[in-house]
Amino acid sequence: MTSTDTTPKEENHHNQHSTTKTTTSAISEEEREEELVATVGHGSVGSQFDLDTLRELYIPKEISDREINHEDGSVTYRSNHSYPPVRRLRPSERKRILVTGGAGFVGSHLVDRLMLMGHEVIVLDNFFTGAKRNVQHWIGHPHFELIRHDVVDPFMIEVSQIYHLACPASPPHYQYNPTKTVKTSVMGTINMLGLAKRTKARFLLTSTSEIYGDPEEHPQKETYWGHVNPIGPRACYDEGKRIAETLTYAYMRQNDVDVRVARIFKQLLLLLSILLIIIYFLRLGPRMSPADGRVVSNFIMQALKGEPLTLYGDGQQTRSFQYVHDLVDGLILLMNKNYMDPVNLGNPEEYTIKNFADIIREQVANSSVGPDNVNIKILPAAMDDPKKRKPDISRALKYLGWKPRFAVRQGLQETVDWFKLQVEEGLI
Ligand SMILES: O=C(O)[C@H]1O[C@H](OP(=O)(O)OP(=O)(O)OC[C@H]2O[C@@H](n3ccc(=O)[nH]c3=O)[C@H](O)[C@@H]2O)[C@H](O)[C@@H](O)[C@@H]1O
Repeated sequence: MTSTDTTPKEENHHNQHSTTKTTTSAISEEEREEELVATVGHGSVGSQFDLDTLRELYIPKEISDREINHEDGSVTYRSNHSYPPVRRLRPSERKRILVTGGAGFVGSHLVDRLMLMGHEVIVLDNFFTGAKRNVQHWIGHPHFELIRHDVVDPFMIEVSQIYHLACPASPPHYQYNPTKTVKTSVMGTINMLGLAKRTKARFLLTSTSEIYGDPEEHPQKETYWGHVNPIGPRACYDEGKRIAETLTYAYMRQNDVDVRVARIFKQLLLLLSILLIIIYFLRLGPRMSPADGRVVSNFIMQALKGEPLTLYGDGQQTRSFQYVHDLVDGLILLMNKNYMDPVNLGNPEEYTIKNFADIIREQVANSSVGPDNVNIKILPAAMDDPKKRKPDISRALKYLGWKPRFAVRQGLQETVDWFKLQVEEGLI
């Protein structure tokens, strides 16, 4: 279980020059001895599985659907003749579930779980930051549909649950076309809430820790109203998600829509958003995009390539990282429990970005593919960069019975393993 100490895990060494060396002092013995998590999910909502079952979907023991020819640089894709086994649910138990942004990093892990649970899943994605590869193992399955669609345009379907994830979430992606980001949050959320209203579907909005802005309260509770610069470069996303929350509760009050709101802190793990990555309060995990631009994917890709890690500012800003499987557990619990106020989903284990860089350097150095040592390059701090972020998760614990199970190190190790696989296959 991850610790919930109140102080950031500062590095012990004092070298603050533009290049520093990894030392083992950043990692405590306690962290080294943390037990590895082997199962995910919660029996109360039927989402429990062995981690190995999920891993097989993103770090398969044997790659059977494609063959790389390293001599001529070609790749041969083969069609799958069988699909991962899914639970058999009675028709009365099986739900039709819409996941917008279901080909993205978080969305595709959510789709994996809902499919394994035996539900019917319809994914809407415009593939701006998502990728077909993230869900390719389900294409053709009788319970699965993948639709290229931008949520800015209306969409009609009969479903009983809507997980609304669609929106670019990394600063380079959401700042690339800020007006489109605002439209996605506003029009996309109106369209999906309208659908929920017409079909009486339960609607879950994935909001973000970013609605707290550069917080003056620490850690952040759901009752905190935030500290956002409404005209800064991050406003298109922060204010977009704030209005998405406003719309969600307006539809609840005015139209009786049954709503849920998750405020997600970074995730880690794997996604094939081709190659995208994520974080814990920041999400971490397989299938993060290598081009995601956020700290997890940047640092891992840089370390694997032997390039210096780009540290913005003095590295003393903090973030909290959750593994994507913990996040998916929380989303499914929230959807299926009877709690309508916003809920933070994040890992309260807080790291300075400098300390996080050191952990990644060590994990890549131990991974046998990366170089033994990489340097750190200090760049100017990003504008409006929040100085601290750490979720107060007492509400999630009290109303959902949820808290993160994965230590950051295990999530990061899986993420590094996934990136290695992509590098070995020549995909990034
Ligand atoms: O993943 C998340 O939960 C959040 O990540 C981002 O917010 P932010 O925390 O600023 O994401 P990063 O770009 O990953 O930055 C984290 C910290 O690392 C630093 N950083 C980032 C990238 C890099 O190469 N070097 C570096 O030092 C940034 O300056 C910042 O202090 C997004 O804006 C949110 O949508 C999202 O919810």
